[in-house]
Amino acid sequence: MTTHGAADPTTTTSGTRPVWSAPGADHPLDALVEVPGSKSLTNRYLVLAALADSPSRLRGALRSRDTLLMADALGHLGARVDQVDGAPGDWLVTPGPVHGGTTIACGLAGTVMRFLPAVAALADGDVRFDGDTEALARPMGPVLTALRTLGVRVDEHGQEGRLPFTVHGRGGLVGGHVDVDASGSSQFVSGLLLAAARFERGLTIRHTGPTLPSLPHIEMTVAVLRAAGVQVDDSRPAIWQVAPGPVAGRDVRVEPDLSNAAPFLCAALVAGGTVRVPGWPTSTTQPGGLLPGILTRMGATTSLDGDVLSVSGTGQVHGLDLDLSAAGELAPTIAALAALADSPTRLRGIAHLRGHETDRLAALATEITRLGGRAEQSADGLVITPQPLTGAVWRTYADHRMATGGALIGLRVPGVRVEDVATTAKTIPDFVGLWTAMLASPAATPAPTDAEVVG
Ligand SMILES: O=C(O)C1=C[C@@H](OP(=O)(O)O)[C@@H](O)[C@H](O)C1
Ligand SMILES: C=C(OP(=O)(O)O)C(=O)O
Repeated sequence: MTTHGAADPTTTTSGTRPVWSAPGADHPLDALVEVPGSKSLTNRYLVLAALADSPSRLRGALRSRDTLLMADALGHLGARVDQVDGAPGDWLVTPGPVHGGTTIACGLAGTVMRFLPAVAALADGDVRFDGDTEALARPMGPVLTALRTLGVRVDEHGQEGRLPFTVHGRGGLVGGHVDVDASGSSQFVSGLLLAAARFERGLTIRHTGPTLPSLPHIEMTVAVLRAAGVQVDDSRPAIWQVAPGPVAGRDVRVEPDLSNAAPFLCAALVAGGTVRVPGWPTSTTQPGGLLPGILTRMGATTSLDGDVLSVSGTGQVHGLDLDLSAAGELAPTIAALAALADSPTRLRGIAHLRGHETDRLAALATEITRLGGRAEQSADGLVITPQPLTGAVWRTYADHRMATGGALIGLRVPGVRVEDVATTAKTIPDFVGLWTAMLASPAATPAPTDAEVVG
């Protein structure tokens, strides 16, 4: 492993913000990377466990800022979330009546701010929602409008359709029908679906907007609901009908976060060599399931051996024309990879990324341009024309995926300094440790068997 442009790869400061000198890769990789649990699955399982009629155990759950915020919020709303002794990746969730009289700290977590207002509508009192400064820019209007349509009083305390706001729970909800424009985020639909079985008449949601991003994430919501015994009819396009009924407590294992596997897998294309990720599911609703196909188009060779996904590259990356509407959360990583390609890339179908952790289209265009690259925003995406890049500070705008994207470019471009790399804690604790280990280590060798140890 080499560190371009700095004496060592430690964090220094640029102005008042800490920066991390992204390590370069000077040899092909041969690494096994164990990626922590899925944010999206962990937070769905947590919500359903809190609404269930019996306790649940979540195995291999992600413990990151977003999931700790969710666990904490559900605790404030009346559930108990305990760590299991001797099993650090496991959580035991004991449901309880939903209480009001509390404030939910959403941080910058879309899943917390979009999934919990409908739960709060079941509470026996007021629930205030607040978040990070950056969170106050994220769209919330369709969630609040839907709740009002269903008879819930919501008071807004800031800009219209944004955090902070208060949901005045009255101990239950009749439910019925609601129209939602989810072109800004699939989470508007998922949030209503997750609580809907607890409404007296269940809920039918009809999406009314021009586009529907992140459909796999809605399919994930439907799948986890069904697995918890909830009846969901999704046979009509853009309409979901949830029957009222109990939510079953479950014992589940959380899949690894395939979107967080992306920067590691992409590293194999940039540096050459092979990166392997164990625990890769044979079928999944995670949008990261699209990665093998996308990376193959960009020059990788991929294979799934048992549950280990291997991605190999040569150092040569190809550009592509890609509709990422189903997997917008992969866009920052794919855009960073595309900046290192041998031909242009067009990413489409991701206008809604302007409402993510930051305006990701603006952030990516600005930061790739800062390094000397060419990246232009289109109406619904980005056009990236690779140019020779030079090192500079890569700003991250409180966005975990901007930080991992900067690390990826730094593998090849000397002198990339990633601002506030700690922002990766939103969904991937110890990103720097995993990244450094990937660059330093040969592929993990299996532990010797007893027979081999006896000398
Ligand atoms: O439901 C979820 O867990 C998510 C849905 C998607 O949101 P959008 O539809 O707003 O892109 C995705 O980008 C986000 O990272 C997680
Ligand atoms: C968009 C993302 O997060 P959130 O769940 O906060 O919307 C993301 O993780 O890329």
